[in-house]
Amino acid sequence: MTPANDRPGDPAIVFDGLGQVFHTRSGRTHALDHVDFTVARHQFVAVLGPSGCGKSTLLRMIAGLLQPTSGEVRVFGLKVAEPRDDVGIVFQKPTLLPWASAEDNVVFPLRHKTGRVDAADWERARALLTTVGLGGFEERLPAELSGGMQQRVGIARALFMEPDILLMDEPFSALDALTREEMGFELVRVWEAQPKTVVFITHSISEALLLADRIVVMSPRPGRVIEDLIVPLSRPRAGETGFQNAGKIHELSGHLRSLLVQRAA
Ligand SMILES: Nc1ncnc2c1ncn2[C@@H]1O[C@H](COP(=O)(O)OP(=O)(O)OP(=O)(O)O)[C@@H](O)[C@H]1O
Repeated sequence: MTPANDRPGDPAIVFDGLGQVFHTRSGRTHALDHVDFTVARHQFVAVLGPSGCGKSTLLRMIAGLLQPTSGEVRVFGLKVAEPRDDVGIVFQKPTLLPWASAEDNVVFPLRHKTGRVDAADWERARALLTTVGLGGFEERLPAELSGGMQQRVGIARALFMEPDILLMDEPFSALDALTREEMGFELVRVWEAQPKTVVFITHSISEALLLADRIVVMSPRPGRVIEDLIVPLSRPRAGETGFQNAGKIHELSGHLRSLLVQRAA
């Protein structure tokens, strides 16, 4: 029997009255306040907001790396209490094992979990490295790769475990503009081929509009949802279709910019 939350469109992630207050030696930081929204299964959601509005905090709570001080996050109907195997995460900076090659880094989570990696797994790891533009660099150590290349290894590693939910915290911020755009298209291609729920944190309005089905805009601290926008743009959003979308993209981008500027003022 199909579980109740196993179909596209069913709730994958529910933020229910979520709040986070940090207490430090220098005082109290109210990072998030009453965040309530639901991400549907297989939806690609971008979370957009100014620096310090709690975007990474939100992601860490979905991943089970941090517990909320109020409310809760539910993933596939269950309150998140610890990290889950079906949630993959790509951080802002790559966190690779320095002594392991690119392909060893990609298979590492599987090796760690099951203790074995078979020929088909290696093949899949190499295919993913090729997908992220690292064909030929499989045996390089992280120190022998540029920062952007290391980040791409991190993306391949997260995809390798075929997570149901992929959390990405400004994953392309270290890449140059062109590579960033190419990686965005690759990500959408992978997402279309292997549907998964994606929560993508970004500062960039154009990146959010290029990639996401839906954009959740957050206010400055304490972070609250100030806009929840379904992106009315057809895919693919590059090439000819992208050109046809240009007018709408301009309009939406102006709307999003005004929200961010108003709140910053
Ligand atoms: N572990 C922590 N202890 C204390 N304060 C924290 C901690 N983590 C985050 N904060 C504070 O919570 C607020 C939100 O931080 P967070 O990193 O979630 O913001 P962000 O929107 O991801 O920012 P950026 O876009 O700059 O990465 C910030 O004021 C930050 O200083």
